[in-house]
Amino acid sequence: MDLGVHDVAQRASTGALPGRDDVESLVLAAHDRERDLRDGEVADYIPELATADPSLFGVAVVEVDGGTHDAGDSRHRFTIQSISKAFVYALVCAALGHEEVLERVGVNNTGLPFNSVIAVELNEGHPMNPMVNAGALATTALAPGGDPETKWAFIVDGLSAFAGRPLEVDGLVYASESATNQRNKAIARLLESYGRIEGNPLNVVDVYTRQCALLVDAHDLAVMGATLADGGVNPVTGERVVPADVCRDTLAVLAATGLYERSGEWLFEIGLPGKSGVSGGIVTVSPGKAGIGTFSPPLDPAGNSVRGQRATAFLSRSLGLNVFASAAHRSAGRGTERDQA
Ligand SMILES: NC(=O)CC[C@H](N)C(=O)O
Repeated sequence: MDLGVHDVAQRASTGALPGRDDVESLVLAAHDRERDLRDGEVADYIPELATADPSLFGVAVVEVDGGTHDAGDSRHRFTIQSISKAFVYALVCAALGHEEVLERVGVNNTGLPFNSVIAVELNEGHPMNPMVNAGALATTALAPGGDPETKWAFIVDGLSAFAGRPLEVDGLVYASESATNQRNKAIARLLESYGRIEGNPLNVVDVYTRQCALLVDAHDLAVMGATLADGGVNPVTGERVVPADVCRDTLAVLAATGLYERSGEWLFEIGLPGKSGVSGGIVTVSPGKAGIGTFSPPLDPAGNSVRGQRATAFLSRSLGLNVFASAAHRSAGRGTERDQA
């Protein structure tokens, strides 16, 4: 996909963000540039999502020192959907540890769509990574607790701590997806057949469907991303949500798999870990610097928000966030023309 940033100079990535006023005006510019774009399709395989207004568009940046910047509909609430996978993964890693989650869920890209059944078959029942539905179901199944309500409390409390406010379920979206999620039930049953999921698979699908229906806005996503950027401490509430090594592991998995089969293009153009969801949200993490949240319902064919990708690409370049840009800059001894933003 053309991310529309050929004309935007890549600012070299240094230790710090530009000054607050510069960040503020670049967040407003990111919104302005993409506001009138009409590409992409609103998801409709979950019937209730099809009612989303395609013109909604919000952008937010939260810095690790707590500075916040908002543009457009950054306070419009939508269901978090697959973005929940990133934060549930972090919580489960914190509870179970690096080795167990690596072995049971995996970290490699499938190269296939997020709800692929064949990916499970091709890998002898291994869910492959926590950002596709198979791996997310396996991860939710690993949440501490012997019954679904204990697992749910662990997830909703943990995601609320990431957001810095109590999150609630959108009952309509939950009901709509519960009535139409036969495919996720099939994936959970398939994992069960390979001995890859603990407990009743349909209970796991239900908890997963609830976690996907939690309501957030783009600003919340930026706070949640900033918590991962800040080594696990929510920069707004000051609460430690997960340990720093869990953030390291989560960001590595996001870099490899966060935008499904388009993760390579995303990393190539944007150079940051990110995670998308089918309702139109994207969270992006600039380690040590900031979280970025975007919301715009129209999606590309892989299920990633079109305007969200473009706005994030603009911010990555203009703010100097691409984690690979500093190495290129230093080894050249001096910046190339494009580096000197
Ligand atoms: N990519 C997504 O956001 C998918 C989430 C959705 N709840 C599903 O399981 O299909």
